[in-house]
Amino acid sequence: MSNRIDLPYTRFLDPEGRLVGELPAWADDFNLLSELYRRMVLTRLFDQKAVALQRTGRIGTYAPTLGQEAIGVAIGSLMRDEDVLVPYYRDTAVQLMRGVRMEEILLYWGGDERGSDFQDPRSKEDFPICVPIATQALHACGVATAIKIRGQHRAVVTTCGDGATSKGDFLEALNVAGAWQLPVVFVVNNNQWAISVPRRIQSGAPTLAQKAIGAGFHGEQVDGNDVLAVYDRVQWALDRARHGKGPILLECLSYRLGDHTTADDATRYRSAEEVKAAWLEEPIKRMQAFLAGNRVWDEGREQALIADCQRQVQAAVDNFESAGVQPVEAVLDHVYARWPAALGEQREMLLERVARREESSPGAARHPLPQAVEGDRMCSSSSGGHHD
Ligand SMILES: Cc1ncc(C[n+]2csc(CCOP(=O)(O)OP(=O)(O)O)c2C)c(N)n1
Repeated sequence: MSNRIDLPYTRFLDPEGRLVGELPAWADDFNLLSELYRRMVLTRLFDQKAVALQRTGRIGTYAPTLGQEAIGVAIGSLMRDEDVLVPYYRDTAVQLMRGVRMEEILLYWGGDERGSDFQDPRSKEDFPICVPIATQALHACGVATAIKIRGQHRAVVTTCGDGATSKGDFLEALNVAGAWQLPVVFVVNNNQWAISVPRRIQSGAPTLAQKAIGAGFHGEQVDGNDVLAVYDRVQWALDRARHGKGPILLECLSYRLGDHTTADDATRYRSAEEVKAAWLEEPIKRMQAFLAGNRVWDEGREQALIADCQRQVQAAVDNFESAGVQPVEAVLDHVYARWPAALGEQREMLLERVARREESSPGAARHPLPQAVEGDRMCSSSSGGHHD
C-alpha cells in the first residue's frame, strides 16, 4: 500500500521557461511578471554580496538564499502591510520585499541588534529571523491566534526548511493551526538538504505537504523554482487565511544551490553532478527565458537591471559600513518587554564598567565587528553573532 496522498502540484514553467500549464488571469500583467524577475535578480546580487562580505570578515555567518529566490519573492510580493511574517534564516528575499533594508539584513548577520529593529512600517510587526529550527512555526500560531481572537482580516506567513518539518515544534504548530483553524500559511522551502541530511532520509512521508492532512487541513506541492507557480498558490492561500478559512501548507520544491551557511562546505557531502543538474532548474534563468520569449525582456534591459541592482547593493553596503558599532548594552536589549529587576542592575553595572574603561582607554570598550577567523569555512560555529 502506498503512503502517498495525492495532492495538487503546481508548475506553469518548465526549466527552459516554456509554458506547461494554463496561466491564470493575473499573469496577463507583464509589468508584474517583469517586476518579479527584477526582484529575484536583486535578491541574488545582494545574496552574493553578503557571502563576499562574510568571506572578507565584515559579517558573521550568513545563510545564502541562492536558488530559492522565487519562493521568497513570491511570498514577499503578495503579503499585505497588515500581514505578519515569521521567518527563518533563509528568508532574505521575503524580508527585502517587506521593506527590510539591505543594511539591516547585513547588521543582523553582523551580530548587531539594530538589524532586527526594522524601520519600514511594512515590517514593523514582522518577527526577526529565527535560527532555532521550527520554533517560529509556533510563534506564528501565537500571532495567528491573536489575530483570530481580534477578528482581524490578516494572515501570518511562516517559513521553514524540509528538515524543520521533522521537529516537534513544527508538528505541534500544524496541530494547533488545524484545531483552531488559524489564519496561517506554512511555507516549506524543500531545498532537498538539511545541512548534510538529504530529503530522502529526512522523513518517511512521500511528500512534506501531506503532513498537513494529519493535522486536518490542506497541503499542496508547488514547483519552488517557478515564481509564477509559487505566486499563484501563495496568493490563494493568503486570501483564504485572511477570510477566516484556516491554514494551508505549501511545500515548495527547490534546491539549495549554495552551502548551508558560510560555515559549511557542501562539497563534503554532495556530488558536483547533483549540483550541476540542479543549476539547470534554477528559478531566474527560466523566468528570464519566459519573459524573453514573450518579447518583454532583452539584453539591454538585463544590463540596466544588473547595474541598478549593483548600485542599490553597494549603497546598502556603504550604509552598513558607516553604521558604527552598536552600544555594548545592546546585548541586553530586546530580551524582555518589562525588565526583571536583576537584569536592570546588571545593565547598570555594565554601563559603569564601560564608562570606567572608556575613561582609562578611550574607544577600547566598544569593539568593532568580529573579524573572520582563519579557516572559518570549515568551522561548525559562526564567527559572528549566530550559531547553527
Ligand atoms: C533546534 C535546533 N536544532 C539544530 C539546529 C542546527 N541546525 C541549523 S540549520 C539545520 C538544518 C535545517 O535544515 P532545513 O530545515 O532543511 O532548512 P535549510 O537550512 O535547508 O533551509 C540544523 C539542524 C538549530 N539551529 N536549531
